[in-house]
Amino acid sequence: MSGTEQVLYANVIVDISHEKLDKIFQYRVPDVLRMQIHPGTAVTVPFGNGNRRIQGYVVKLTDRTDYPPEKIKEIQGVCAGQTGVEGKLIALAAWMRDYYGSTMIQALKAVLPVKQKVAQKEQKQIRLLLPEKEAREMLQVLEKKNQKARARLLDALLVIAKQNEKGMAVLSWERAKEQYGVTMPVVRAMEEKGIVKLESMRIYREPLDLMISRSDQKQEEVKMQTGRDFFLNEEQQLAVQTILKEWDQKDKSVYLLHGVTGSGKTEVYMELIDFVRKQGKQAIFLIPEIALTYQMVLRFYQRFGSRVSILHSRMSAGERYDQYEKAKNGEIDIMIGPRSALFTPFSNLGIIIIDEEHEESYKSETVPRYHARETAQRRAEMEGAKLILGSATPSVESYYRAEKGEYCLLEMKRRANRQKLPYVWIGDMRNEMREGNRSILSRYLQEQLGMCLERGDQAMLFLNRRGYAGFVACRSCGTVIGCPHCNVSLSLHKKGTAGEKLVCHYCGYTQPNPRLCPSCTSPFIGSFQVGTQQVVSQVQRMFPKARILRMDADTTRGKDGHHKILETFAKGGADILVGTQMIVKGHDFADVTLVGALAADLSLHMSDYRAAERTFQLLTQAAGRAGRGEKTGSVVIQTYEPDHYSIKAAAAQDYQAFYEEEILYRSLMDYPPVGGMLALHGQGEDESYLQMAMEYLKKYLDVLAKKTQARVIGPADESVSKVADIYRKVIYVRHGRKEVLDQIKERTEQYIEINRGFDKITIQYDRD
Ligand SMILES: Nc1ncnc2c1ncn2[C@@H]1O[C@H](COP(=O)(O)OP(=O)(O)OP(=O)(O)O)[C@@H](O)[C@H]1O
Ligand SMILES: [Zn+2]
Ligand SMILES: [Zn+2]
Repeated sequence: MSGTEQVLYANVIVDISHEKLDKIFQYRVPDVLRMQIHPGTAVTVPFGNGNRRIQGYVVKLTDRTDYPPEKIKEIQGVCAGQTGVEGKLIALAAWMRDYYGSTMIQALKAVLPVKQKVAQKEQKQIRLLLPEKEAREMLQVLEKKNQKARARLLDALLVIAKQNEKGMAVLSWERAKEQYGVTMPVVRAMEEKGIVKLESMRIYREPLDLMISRSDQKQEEVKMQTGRDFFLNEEQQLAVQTILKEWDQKDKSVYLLHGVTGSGKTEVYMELIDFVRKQGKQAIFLIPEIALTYQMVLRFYQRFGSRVSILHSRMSAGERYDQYEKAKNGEIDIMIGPRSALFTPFSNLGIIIIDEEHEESYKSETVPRYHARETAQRRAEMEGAKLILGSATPSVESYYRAEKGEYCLLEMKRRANRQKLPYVWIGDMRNEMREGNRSILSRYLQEQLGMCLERGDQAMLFLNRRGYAGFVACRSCGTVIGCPHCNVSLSLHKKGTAGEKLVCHYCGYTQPNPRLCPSCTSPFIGSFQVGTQQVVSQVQRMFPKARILRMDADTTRGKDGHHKILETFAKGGADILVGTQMIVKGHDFADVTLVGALAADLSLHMSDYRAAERTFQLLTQAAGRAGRGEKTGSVVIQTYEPDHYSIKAAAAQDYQAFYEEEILYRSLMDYPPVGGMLALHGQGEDESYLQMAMEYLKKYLDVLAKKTQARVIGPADESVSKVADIYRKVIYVRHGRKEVLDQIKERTEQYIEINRGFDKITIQYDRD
């Protein structure tokens, strides 16, 4: 240690309810308070010219300051007993504000649940305070005095005490009123004498009830089940033990659990959660909304009983608030839910698990545009908790970090029950076309489907509609018209009478829509338009007796439309399930032995650098639905690009092969995760003004880029270029090092702030 102690400063946010004070102030940390002050600590600080004492929260500690040190005031004290979970969440919000770019209020709204008056459903109850013997004596007194109502109430309470195992005597006010004719003055009078106490009790809505509206058969299903009927296999045990062995190692805080589909990751999660619970700590389990099924939640209920709660988007704000309250009051210790469950106010968080960590739904679409993975990592760090990321198809981002040693990698290569991974066949649709088959199903898939139905098994047909942004492809040779500069496909834009043109959403490049294929001159070139409806009717025509269910955005409206379809299928109520990507995620149907992925390559042509990754993930996950029960499954992947690495790797279920190709492409192009990417989204009412402002911005960025060798591209129209009469344009900046982008972002923010010309438009930042 060096002789001179460094001065420590705290960044403090002083008022969380005023938009005007959306600013962070620096204070000096006095030596005597050093040990007590952490991110999240509530402190009192002098504020303003009068040095008024106000309360604030520490959001960060630092040894650097941009102000003259002699001008910085000191923290006066720590607010005792207030350093709870709220402070930590506020500190997390402050980090989100800085990192993702939003106001403090926006960040706080994402992090702290809004109080909901409607949720405060209260019930009154009457509790007996006297011990039994005294109560009996009192009863005699009351009877003697002929105070009938009081006697009736006391008598009822004594009966209840007798029936209750612990001798507790509590009667709801409703019942006292209706059944025993007790009035409020009677209760008040008895309360004054110290005989009873009138209490308010919060009534929480039960999360499992909220999950589905029907409650048949549920009661018996939810019976606690202490053990399971199998042991963890070797791979599962190894994963659990590795994490537990390193539990106290601070440098090992994030794990990536890469386990093939059906490898039993959920059991690993539950084992870890069990460990955390036994330590008196709590767990947050994030899963994508779509995989948040009744079956999944049931597994947790069976293991952990009512210590579990859930959050999901179909709950009302009040219902969600109830669940947060339960967490804060220590009534539960496991929260299951999508992205927003990350902010559950547990006071002693031990673990955060993110299942299907590659899912896009973990990224918020509204400001602050946070990613649950990064934010979870931050929260885990702040609270000394572990973070587990699980997937059969990890995001390239996470795998890259694991490779660099930032995350610890754990692998499970076999299916839990020793079932074989399914056999995969790639159907080349160019061939089908050449040989005169114009139907949606290849001949091989038709044959397989027929056999599957004959066996009495079930099949899933998955229509990949991801990124159906109207790219243009040749049906004869498979060529897709791409941008010559960005290595992504061009999107078709219909611009009134001006005719059609193809546009790049990264750099703004345009060209006319060709009538003949540029590589084989076939006239069969155009954009794709196939819907699930069409698939259903074609398949029905081929197999008139098959019972077909359709699952897509149209058929899953309503409170539990999604759940109903899955349940019908699970119970054998249909032979074929046809659907969009929503049928792919995490479902476990034992009788499904055939999965067909139609138009597998549609998602390859999203105008997005992640197109190949999404395609690989969707196909691998879809294939993973086949043959999960006793019977081995088979999969047919139909494509116009059978040679594309993401399709070949998905067919071979070879993550490694995919990753190696993909990371090469990313590093050649400086795309994340090798490089960083910063998007500047501009919005304005006047299109030409917006264009001009964005061009100014681009010029400024070009100057910065010269010094740092960043790549600046755009401005280009966003893929949705106009929403509610507001035009939207975007500029991307890419660089191999993220710190450089941080600096560029900071400089640009300053530039925009001092430059009046930007007042009429809004600029938002987004990362990667
Ligand atoms: N050790 C085990 N022995 C036998 N069966 C197991 C074992 N572990 C898990 N299973 C069963 O294997 C099936 C798959 O497990 P689980 O759903 O946890 O897999 P997963 O890795 O989450 O799969 P996916 O990523 O495809 O959703 C489940 O039916 C589960 O009950
Ligand atoms: Zn062609
Ligand atoms: Zn381009």
